[in-house]
Amino acid sequence: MNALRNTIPMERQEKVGGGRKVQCRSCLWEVGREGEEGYRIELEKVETCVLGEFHEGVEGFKGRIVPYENPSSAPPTPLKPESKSTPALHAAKDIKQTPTLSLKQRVEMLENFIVVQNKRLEGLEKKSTLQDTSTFPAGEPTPPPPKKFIPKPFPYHHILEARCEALTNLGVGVCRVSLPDDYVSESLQNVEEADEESYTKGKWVVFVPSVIPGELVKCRVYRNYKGHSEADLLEVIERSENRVEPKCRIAGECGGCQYQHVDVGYQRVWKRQHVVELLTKIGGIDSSTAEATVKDTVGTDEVFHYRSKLTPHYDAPRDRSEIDVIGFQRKQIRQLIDVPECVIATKEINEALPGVRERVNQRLEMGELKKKKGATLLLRHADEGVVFDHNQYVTTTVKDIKFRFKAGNFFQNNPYMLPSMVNYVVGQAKGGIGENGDGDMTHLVDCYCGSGLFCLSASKDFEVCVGIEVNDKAVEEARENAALNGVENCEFVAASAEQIFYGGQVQTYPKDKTCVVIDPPRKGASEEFLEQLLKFGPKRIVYMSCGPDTQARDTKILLASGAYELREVVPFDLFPQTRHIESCAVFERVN
Ligand SMILES: C[S@@+](CC[C@H](N)C(=O)[O-])C[C@H]1O[C@@H](n2cnc3c(N)ncnc32)[C@H](O)[C@@H]1O
Repeated sequence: MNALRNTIPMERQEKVGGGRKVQCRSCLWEVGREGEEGYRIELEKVETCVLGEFHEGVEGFKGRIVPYENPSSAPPTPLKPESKSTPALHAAKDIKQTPTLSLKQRVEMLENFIVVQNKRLEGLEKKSTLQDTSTFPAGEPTPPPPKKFIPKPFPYHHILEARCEALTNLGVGVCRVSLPDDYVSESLQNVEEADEESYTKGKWVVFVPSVIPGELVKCRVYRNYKGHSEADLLEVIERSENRVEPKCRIAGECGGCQYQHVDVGYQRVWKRQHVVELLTKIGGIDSSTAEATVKDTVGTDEVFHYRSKLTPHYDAPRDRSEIDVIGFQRKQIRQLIDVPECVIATKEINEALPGVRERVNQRLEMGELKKKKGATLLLRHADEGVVFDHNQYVTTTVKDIKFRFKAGNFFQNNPYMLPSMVNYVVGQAKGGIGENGDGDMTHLVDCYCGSGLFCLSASKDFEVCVGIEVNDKAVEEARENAALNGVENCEFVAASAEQIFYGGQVQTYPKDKTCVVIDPPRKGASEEFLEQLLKFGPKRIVYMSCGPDTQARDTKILLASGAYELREVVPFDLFPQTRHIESCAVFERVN
């Protein structure tokens, strides 16, 4: 695209050292840094930025970049800047760290945006309406669609204005748009009855990331399905009052965080809403009951720098002499994005990260890494500092109990949230709820117990406790942790959770005085486990889950038995800035 103009709107500025870093929020193209030797940013205010999410109330800027020839087909090298201090140098630096595919996408995106922006700046673009923004500017080529692209209802890269109505539990915006009348009538002749509603005017759903309910956005379609489309966010036209500037410069691209652009209070409102919706849609609970049962999301003030474990990946180096991308999956595509720092990991982990990255390349140079294999690195922050070896023992204290476990093994990784989560689980397990709580549970069964977090934390409130866990190494740790803390009333069994109900000691527990705590992995409890649990029939069940969807599924089974009622559900914000929810459901036997 030779017509590429040499202006691009830049709308994000950050204080960096003594100067301002100016980069595009969407593609992260860094124009440069003010005050850098030999380079001065030429900034000019623009009213809106077609690239970014922030344009209302935040000033947009355009900076100057050097034009280049036919970038979409060019490999990274021709993009080398002509002189040392041009803005293209900064862009090239970014590009160099990005795999080829991403570069193409980036360049393609830049080209398209620049064309749109130029039209806008020249006053050629008409005022936005669904009709006149729904196609690419006349005469400008759109990139060819991917091979399997379904061309209906929208062509590839069709631009839409859409209002966000809700968020999915994956953190993606649910926007609805109207379909043109003639398209609806044509389509209705061909669609199955079940899909009819999707084609009806105003019902077509477009999923758009990084948007907030209430916002009007401009988005670009990249995939159509039978009943919905998926689109990239181009511009926020009407901005939500809950929108905040992400702390991380790759927040829009990295698949790790979904909600950095959302105020944390509002993130928690939506996390609660997701639990309500899952209990309604999957759990089969009517919505007013679910609304009344699910309490407000509990969180702490540590909404950044809270994660005590980080596991960045790198791909197989193959013939490369350097591994330059070490990070996480990108949003939407199966490709890694480089993550030199992570704002949700603890400061100590961030301090250790550059050294870890350097060490990977040293090992590559020394031939210690297999070139055909990628790998996942470990950074675990505990009392010992940041540890990288999976087999090294680390310790951490939750409330007054000390836990020692292997750095690579499972342990809840938000130390700030853990005390109140543990308090809640132990309190519910022991005491029942509110006025109805009798507080007289004496026996505890901790299923999926890991290295003993809930069991040991509850031990002083119960006469006897037993934990069961399939990972025998974790069971060893749980036993050692009992000894470490002088706990004598806890036993740990290495087996699959349902085994705890097959004969043995638990069958002697008084059912009316027994609480079963469940904390399974994301896939939830097995049917066999739930069957045995129902057969055993403890007075109370406290179900902690990192998969509120599977928890809702299991809730349906427990409630369908008629033996239990759901007393309350509390979402915990164990992972602020991400879509992840930890949810605790408390069940009481009916009779
Ligand atoms: C979400 S973790 C909870 C661990 C512990 N409750 C904690 O908070 O530290 C889930 C645990 O379930 C274990 N697990 C997975 N499948 C299991 C099964 N079928 N039976 C027992 N434990 C299982 C995993 O090894 C893991 O330790």
